[in-house]
Amino acid sequence: MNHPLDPSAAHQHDGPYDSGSYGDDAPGASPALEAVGLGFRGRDEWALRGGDFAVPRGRVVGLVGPNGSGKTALLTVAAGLRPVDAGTLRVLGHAPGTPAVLPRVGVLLQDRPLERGFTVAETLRLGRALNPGWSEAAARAIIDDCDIPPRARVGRLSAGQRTCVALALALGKEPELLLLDEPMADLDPQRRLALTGVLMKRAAEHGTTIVMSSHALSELHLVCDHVLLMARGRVLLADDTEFVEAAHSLMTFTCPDAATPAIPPQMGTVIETRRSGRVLSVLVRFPLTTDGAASTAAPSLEEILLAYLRNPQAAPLIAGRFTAKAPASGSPDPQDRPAR
Ligand SMILES: Nc1ncnc2c1ncn2[C@@H]1O[C@H](COP(=O)(O)OP(=O)(O)OP(=O)(O)O)[C@@H](O)[C@H]1O
Repeated sequence: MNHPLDPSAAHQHDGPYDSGSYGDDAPGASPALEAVGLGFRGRDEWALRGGDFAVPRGRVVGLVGPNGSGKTALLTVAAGLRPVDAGTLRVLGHAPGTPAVLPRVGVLLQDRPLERGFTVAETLRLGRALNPGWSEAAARAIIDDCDIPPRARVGRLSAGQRTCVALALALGKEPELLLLDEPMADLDPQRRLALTGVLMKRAAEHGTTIVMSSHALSELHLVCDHVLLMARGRVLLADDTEFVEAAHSLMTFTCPDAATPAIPPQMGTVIETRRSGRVLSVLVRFPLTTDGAASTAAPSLEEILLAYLRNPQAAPLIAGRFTAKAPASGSPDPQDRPAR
């Protein structure tokens, strides 16, 4: 049965989703990132296995997952700094790290690798020397916004100021794709807000695709319009935030006694049930009925993300793909949708 929100009928993304179909580099011809069977090994087990998703160009993507779920691994593979352990990742239609794509990708790594003996001005001069498409204005705007004296030595800056310098280097490249590993982590609230503004302006004015990992779930809806959530080795969400929000409903049921009522399978795809006293809250994807519910509300993006993080066995919601692959212990989700 088709749900009104079922994207196979109603929600189409721009561009095809077929890993073999992108022959050229015209804008929009290929996704910003496209993963097929992507895998990274962690220390003891696979951090990600069989990852299939595509990030359309021009999105600001929140990359979300618990510690060790492979966010940094994904960003460093996309930057061409490490190989995949399984599958493929295409970046702007090309293999990561190749000359066709390297100059078009800006990266902010978690440890912000910078030459500590250089001044800020020398660091930017190096950026200009190494990048043919360098924009001094784009780099300077960040340095000025963050009030960093150009003559200051990088090694004497605070962690947040070093983040600003590393970001200036990444933006000075005028990249089509910006990969940011926890860009907000070291920044004070004012600079977080300023950076949010810079990133949104960048995306709106230049169509830059931005992929940023973050644990600050309550702030993601302010800057991101697409979400990629990974947990326990699987990609659980990969879609536009607007669609993810519209696809979920938070219902409450009153429990008359100590027993928790069974949720009828025809309700939709149940992601999470939580009981507090006599109230049972149920987060449902593609709800088909609200029969018996005491209330129905639209959950926030943060509530949805938290529900998936707490329930990593949930059936995935991945744009353009039917991926109701449940882990061995779970069962495939019959309510999930077919490919769009
Ligand atoms: N240098 C390394 N060599 C081998 N495995 C590593 C290395 N660094 C990280 N790992 C492992 O790779 C897996 C993914 O780590 P990754 O750093 O990508 O996670 P993350 O989602 O970015 O975590 P966090 O939220 O803590 O930054 C983890 O199991 C981690 O232990």
